[in-house]
Amino acid sequence: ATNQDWHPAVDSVLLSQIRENSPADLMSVSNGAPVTYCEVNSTLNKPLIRNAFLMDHVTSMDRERTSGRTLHNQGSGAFGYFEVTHDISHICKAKLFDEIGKKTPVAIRFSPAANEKGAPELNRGARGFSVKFYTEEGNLDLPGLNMPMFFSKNPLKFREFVYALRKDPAVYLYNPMGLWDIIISNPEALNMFLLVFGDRGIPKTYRHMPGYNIHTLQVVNEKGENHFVRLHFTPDAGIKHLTSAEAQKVAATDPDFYTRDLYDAIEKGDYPSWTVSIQIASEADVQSHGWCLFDITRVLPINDFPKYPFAKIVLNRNPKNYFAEIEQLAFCPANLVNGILGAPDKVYEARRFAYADAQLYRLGPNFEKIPVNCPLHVTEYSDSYDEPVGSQATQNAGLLKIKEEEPYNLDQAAELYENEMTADERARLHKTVIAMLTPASSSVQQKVIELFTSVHPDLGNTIAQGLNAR
Ligand code: HEM
Repeated sequence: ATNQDWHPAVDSVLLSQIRENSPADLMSVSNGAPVTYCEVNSTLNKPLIRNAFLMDHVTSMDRERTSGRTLHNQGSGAFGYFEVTHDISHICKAKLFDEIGKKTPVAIRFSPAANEKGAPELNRGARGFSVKFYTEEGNLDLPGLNMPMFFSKNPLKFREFVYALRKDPAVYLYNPMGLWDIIISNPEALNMFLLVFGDRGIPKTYRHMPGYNIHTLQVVNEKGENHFVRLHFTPDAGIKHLTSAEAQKVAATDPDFYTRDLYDAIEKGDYPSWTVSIQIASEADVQSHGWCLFDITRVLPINDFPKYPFAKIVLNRNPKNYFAEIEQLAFCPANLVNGILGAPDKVYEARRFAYADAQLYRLGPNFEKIPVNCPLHVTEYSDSYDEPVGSQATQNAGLLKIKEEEPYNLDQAAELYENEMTADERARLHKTVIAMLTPASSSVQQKVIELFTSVHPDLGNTIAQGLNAR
């Protein structure tokens, strides 16, 4: 059986046609059975509980809320396709890559990581960039970020990080001190936060935002050879940003600016697109570079591992029903396909469990059957005793065993600050950090200055001078 005919990622027109051809002005209960006008109104003289229509009508409203995502709760999304432009089948045998020109339907969701629903979308911070590929071998999910690295490689640090970014439970207001505490106790977070405090912290629109899967995924080719890859999604419209002042101005009149921009661009036919590139490491590279290739607080140096563009993603369809198609979308790092084994690091391992666990609670036990999460190709029943191809891909079997080392990435933070940021960008970074650190106690300021100094003396000094001048 195939869901191709009715699946919303491919064709939601069919459903609306069926609805349009139904008799007009007819009321129905939720199974579609018609009710007469009389039935609807005959509630006054009998117990409500005996009016099936009214009960059905009311419960569908008062039970309509799902609990929402525990993080990345606010978001926007759209549908489109992934198209292979260059052959990488010698690296990975996944069928979605097996032919130049091959197209696979995708759903993408963008999400300010820490925002509650309704907050201005243009806040400074990291953003989610999640891609679901509806492949012929099942769904492949890559929930990533607009930053190429993560704040920590220890999954046990994640909960305190999330709590630090949330509102203070006593006053129910954001407390920026929580973030400084996280940075002071996890200096490796600075590599990512230099980007968050720099221009990357506020994208111009989602169409100008890059995406990264961050983890180094293990992939395997037809010969059984392993490679280790990082994926980059680079917007064809260019990576562009807003300054804090520009963002505040936009947010004052249009707090939902990113969602509106994405929707309007697609409605106009100005389809956003991204070039997908891959950085490839071999088993020999792992031997020579060590486990740091799997450290998600670090990037893979471009000089050693160049980016090869091999595909593009185009978004060309807006959701017709936000709740059904975007709110109920569920991405999970454990959703992999034959040839892609996932990443061997600890955070990936924690994420394999966490997302499905959250979705069981948020969307209920059948969340994979919700049309937008449902694979396009449902596996037929087979009486073969053979393992179905690909089932091993969703397990940890075959993954390289790595030994995670103490975090250290200040070398990359220094490189980012000194060589990758322009003088103007550095000046904007200083301004943002000084403004964010001003309300902190002097002991927090002192610790953060020491940390910035260990990244680069110029960074520490400029922040110290800026704070003294206030
Ligand atoms: C131990 C580490 C982590 C844990 C436990 C964790 C857990 C979660 C959970 C429970 C959700 C909500 C899922 C849902 O309700 O559908 C979520 C969402 C998300 N996470 Fe993580 N996460 C971790 C690390 C990461 C990392 C490293 C990245 C980026 C590579 C990331 C990117 C995202 C994104 C983009 C979403 C939103 C997905 C969407 O649009 O539906 N997370 N995370």
